[in-house]
Amino acid sequence: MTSEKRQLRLGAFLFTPGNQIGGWRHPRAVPETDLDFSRYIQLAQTAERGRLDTLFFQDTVGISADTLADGGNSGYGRAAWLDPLSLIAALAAVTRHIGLVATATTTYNEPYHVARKFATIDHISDGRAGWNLVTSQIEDEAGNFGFDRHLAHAERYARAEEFYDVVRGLWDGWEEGALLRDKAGGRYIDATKIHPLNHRGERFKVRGPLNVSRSPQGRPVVSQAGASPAGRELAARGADIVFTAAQTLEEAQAFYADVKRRARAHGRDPEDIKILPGLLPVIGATQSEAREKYQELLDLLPADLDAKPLQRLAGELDLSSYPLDGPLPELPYNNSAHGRQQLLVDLARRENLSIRQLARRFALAGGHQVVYGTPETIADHLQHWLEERGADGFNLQFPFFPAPLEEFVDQVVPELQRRGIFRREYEGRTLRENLGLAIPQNPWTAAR
Ligand SMILES: Cc1cc2nc3c(=O)[nH]c(=O)nc-3n(C[C@H](O)[C@H](O)[C@H](O)COP(=O)(O)O)c2cc1C
Repeated sequence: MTSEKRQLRLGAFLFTPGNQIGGWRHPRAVPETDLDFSRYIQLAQTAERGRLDTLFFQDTVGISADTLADGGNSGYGRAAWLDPLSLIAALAAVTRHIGLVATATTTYNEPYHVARKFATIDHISDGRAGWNLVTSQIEDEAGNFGFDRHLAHAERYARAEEFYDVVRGLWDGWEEGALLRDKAGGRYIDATKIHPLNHRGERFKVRGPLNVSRSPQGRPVVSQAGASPAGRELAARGADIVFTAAQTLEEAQAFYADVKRRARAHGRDPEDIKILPGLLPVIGATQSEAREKYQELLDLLPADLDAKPLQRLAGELDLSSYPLDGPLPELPYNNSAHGRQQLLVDLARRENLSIRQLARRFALAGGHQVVYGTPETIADHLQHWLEERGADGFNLQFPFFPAPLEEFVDQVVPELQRRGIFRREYEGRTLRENLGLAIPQNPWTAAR
């Protein structure tokens, strides 16, 4: 029975060993969740037991300079983690229902490789693969691919738009029923249902077809996390899931309405694009216990935490030359992540935060909102944002692993299920079915 109430979509953002600077040092933290595959199996099966929609794996194709500079002691960024595509392929074998979303950049990849890898994982997982499309957000990645500088923001998005078109065209190149395996008739394929792409664009020339047939869910799910107008346009045109960061309901509602409007302008049903802000829940049996656990996390932040966590977002401006307890100066346009930059500038202005205070807020959850409370009050918050159209769900962040994820699954999920706003059982076989998304029509079949 489908509930008439709007249903929450919940992703587990597995930024191991923890999404908070210093979170890996918590007494209950298991830092080995960064590279120990048996720990990933445990996390994946916990999230699936909680009926979450997706496991989401962030990625940057390099280590940030500030992590190497400070030895990772204050965890300015990650130093070692597993390649997310290899990881979701392996986790497909130890899970049955949960979606498996991995990040792959359009700036430092080729479309054919990305199309093939995600189509392959979609077959391996029986239709549960998702591609988090990013253009890459840190300068340090450029040096690993022969560039001296990160591509300019506008160029990155122009490349991403064409990259996405090629990947989608390759996925659509196989119609349903193209693979016959007809022993009696001796026909392995129906070649009339396999279409070369013959893409010749400004940045890519790709003949195709892909050497992987159409996937169980038509196409892998595509997620995008653009905050800038270019990012929102790309998301509105082709993403099924949009991740974002929002500190207030008003901010979230404005982003939600804008992206849904843009999707409609591209002829899409706005319900076919799910918007999930990030949220870091801190759960206590009582409000005061939750507050104590929140303070424990704050106490893990290095006392000498300076402006470094913000430096990447400050672009060319050297924040260390400004008084730490003074106001955030005007920031110059930032090539690598000006959408995220704007969210933090708005937060600093709205709450009159000093550089030090803003750095500590960012250090806690990377600019995402942190909500501490009992399972009931956290469920109230999620339900309020869902009903007020601030979100279709949330991309859940965790300061360390595995305890906070287990607490959410064991304490908040049952409360959401009791309220009838979250599933008790997975609805379908594929990620698209479980997200309530239509299986995409194949344009070649539609044109017959
Ligand atoms: C929840 C979330 C997850 C993200 N994950 C990644 C990631 O894994 N890799 C990456 O390069 N950028 C990631 N980003 C950054 C976005 O791709 C994007 O660059 C950023 O939101 C700024 O938007 P803009 O590029 O449109 O200015 C993420 C952003 C958000 C909000």
